[in-house]
Amino acid sequence: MALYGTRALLYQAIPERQSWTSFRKAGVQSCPASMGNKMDGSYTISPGSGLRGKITVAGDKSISHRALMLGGLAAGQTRIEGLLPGEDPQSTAHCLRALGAEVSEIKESGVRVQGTASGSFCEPQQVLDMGNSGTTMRLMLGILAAQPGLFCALTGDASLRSRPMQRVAAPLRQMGALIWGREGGSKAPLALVGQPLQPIHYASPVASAQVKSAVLLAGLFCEGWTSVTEPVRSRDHTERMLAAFGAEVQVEGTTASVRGPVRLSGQSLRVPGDISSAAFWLVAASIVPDSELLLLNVGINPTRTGILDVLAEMGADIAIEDARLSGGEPVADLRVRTAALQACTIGGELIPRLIDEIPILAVAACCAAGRTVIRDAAELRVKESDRLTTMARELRRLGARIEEQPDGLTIEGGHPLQGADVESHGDHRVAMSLAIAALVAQGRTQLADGQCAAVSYPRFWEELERLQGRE
Ligand SMILES: O=C(O)C1=C[C@@H](OP(=O)(O)O)[C@@H](O)[C@H](O)C1
Ligand SMILES: C=C(OP(=O)(O)O)C(=O)O
Repeated sequence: MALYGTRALLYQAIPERQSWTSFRKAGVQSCPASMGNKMDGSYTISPGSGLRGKITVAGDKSISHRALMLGGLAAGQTRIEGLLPGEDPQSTAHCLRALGAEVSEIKESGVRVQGTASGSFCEPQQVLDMGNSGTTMRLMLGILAAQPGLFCALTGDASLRSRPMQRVAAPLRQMGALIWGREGGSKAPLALVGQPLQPIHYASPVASAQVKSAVLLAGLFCEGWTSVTEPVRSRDHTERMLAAFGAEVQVEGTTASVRGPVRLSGQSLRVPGDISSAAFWLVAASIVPDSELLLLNVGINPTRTGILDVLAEMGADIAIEDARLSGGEPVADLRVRTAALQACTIGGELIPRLIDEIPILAVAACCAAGRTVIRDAAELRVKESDRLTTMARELRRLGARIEEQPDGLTIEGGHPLQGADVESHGDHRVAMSLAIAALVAQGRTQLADGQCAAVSYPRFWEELERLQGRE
């Protein structure tokens, strides 16, 4: 059984610089384009020379949401450095303000949250609009369902209103929550009236950090232990951060538990760079000839590093430098250089550790010699878009040989890509993945609706231009 606390996460001393494979083996793990942005959000991308330079990637989106939420629940002030100023965390901040928490303007340099002290949210005067953010809606459902007497209505954009909420509403109802919504209470708009909840031991049918987190956050307001067992362990940022805010958290195998009721206390936190955002540069520098990038302060939490495992297996040249612990999360600088990639198979227990990186891994696979098979990834169908369909359709427009399977993709790599008109389907990760594919396509690519990158990476386009020396 692991008790989560800073001490338990401390690292052994490690060399200054090593490959991802030797870093992992050492056991430390266990703990030039010209782009026009027209007013309609379309971008023109053409291939250029190698990508070179240093990047401080955007703050981790998952950790940013949790820092804001726990700060909003805690007694006293929480100070957060490096918070992602993307649209999704802005949605979380907007909800917390509507509930009575004071959240200062979101700046990477620092955000202050004056918490309400658990259980004293005020009833929001307006429908809570969660924009495009599944994490906001699912985690806030867990918190709100446990606030006795509080009435709330929750909605979001067309993508969020089409995403399944039953996976979170069902366990919360088992705890005694009253939640209503469209399609038999399974889709937003949702309404709820907070209730005193009972703890449960929930066996989740899906490996989902959002489901796990919603139940654990509701458990903060219950009497006794609330636990969630997953088929495969998902990202553990909630467990780590709850421990940092003073909750009693236990982790054993794929079961995470929290003991309520808890009075959280405000903290000072530093959010690491998002490995899901770094993934675009890891693949870009691998496939664009003559590239070398140094990605600074990237989170390498073991529940998130599936992308590094897969790229290492594909033959990528990625070195881990200056691995350290920052604010309860492992971080490192990642140096990546161009390399010849080989196809691989991606599936099974690896999937939750790289779930958001599959669109960009599909791009890497297009440039790798041989057939890459991605399986066990049907969850991608219920993200901001159906990412299996949108990536297969749009990469095919660029000339990729890619077939969609019920739970994945089959990609015959090594065939040259050609510039074409493509679209993001309003999905930030699809937009950024297509932009990277366009860097190795012959001729110009026109990407429609590329501004949605701001959901998770507001400076993505600016960075791409800078790295290609075309500022
Ligand atoms: O908990 C989180 O912060 C997230 C969990 C994942 O979703 P699931 O829980 O649906 O797998 C991931 O895809 C999402 O981008 C962020
Ligand atoms: C799926 C994602 O986020 P969310 O579920 O929070 O909308 C994502 O960022 O890729």
